[in-house]
Amino acid sequence: MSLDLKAASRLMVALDFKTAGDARTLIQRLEGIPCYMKVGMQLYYAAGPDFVRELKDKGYSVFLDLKMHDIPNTVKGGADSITRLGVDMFNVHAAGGVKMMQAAYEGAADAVQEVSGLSLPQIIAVTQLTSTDQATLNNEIGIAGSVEQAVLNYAALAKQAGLQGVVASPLEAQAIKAVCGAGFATVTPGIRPAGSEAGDQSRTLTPGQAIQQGTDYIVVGRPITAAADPREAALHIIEEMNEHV
Ligand SMILES: O=C(O)c1cc(=O)[nH]c(=O)n1[C@@H]1O[C@H](COP(=O)(O)O)[C@@H](O)[C@H]1O
Repeated sequence: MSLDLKAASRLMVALDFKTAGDARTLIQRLEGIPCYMKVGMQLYYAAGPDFVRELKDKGYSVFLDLKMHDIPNTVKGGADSITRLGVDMFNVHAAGGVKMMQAAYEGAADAVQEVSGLSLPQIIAVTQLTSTDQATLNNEIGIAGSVEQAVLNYAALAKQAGLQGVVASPLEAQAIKAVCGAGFATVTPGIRPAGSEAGDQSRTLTPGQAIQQGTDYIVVGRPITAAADPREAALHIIEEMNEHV
């Protein structure tokens, strides 16, 4: 197994666990791998801000994935509180609209102004969830047109609001860069190494394919967290990414 970790900083491991203890066990297994850590709803609602601070104290870059979607004033307050935790990235739903996304930026900026030593986190917008397929988009959610077009519409709104990037599937990464610019970040879940189960994900690519599509970060949960040997699974993914960076 190669220990070349050059692509590791572009791997975000989704810590979707019930308890801080379970997450710590995984983190121990990944010791020495300089990946990003993503804290989502399950772990945050269970372990809260203390666990986020613990990850920062351990030196990890942290993506707090709480997908805020509310009226602008509420999102502004949420963004202020999230920014005070010192996270490196957080997200909101693009479907909340431009004013809501601008409010997220304002909340983060307020926190940075009030607390010395804080830096502005990257704020990104969720476009169409990677579990959504074409039929669900058109027939259930009621948005006409292709999934890619819906993703690009949301990405354009996020850019207009001044956000730094979007969450989308790696299948749309190239088109997002073409529309919003190379510097507009793409964070892509829906990653499935060859032979692994898609589960509830609909729009998927392998880690290598995703990097080839020009994505900035890949988000990987179960292919690592549910693997018999999570460390080996993570190193395999990084090795596959390395071939294309
Ligand atoms: O915002 C996200 O991170 C996200 C957006 C999206 O469209 N799809 C998506 O899967 N995610 C998150 O990415 C992770 C994917 O996990 P796995 O499907 O287990 O690899 C989960 O933590 C999801 O909450």
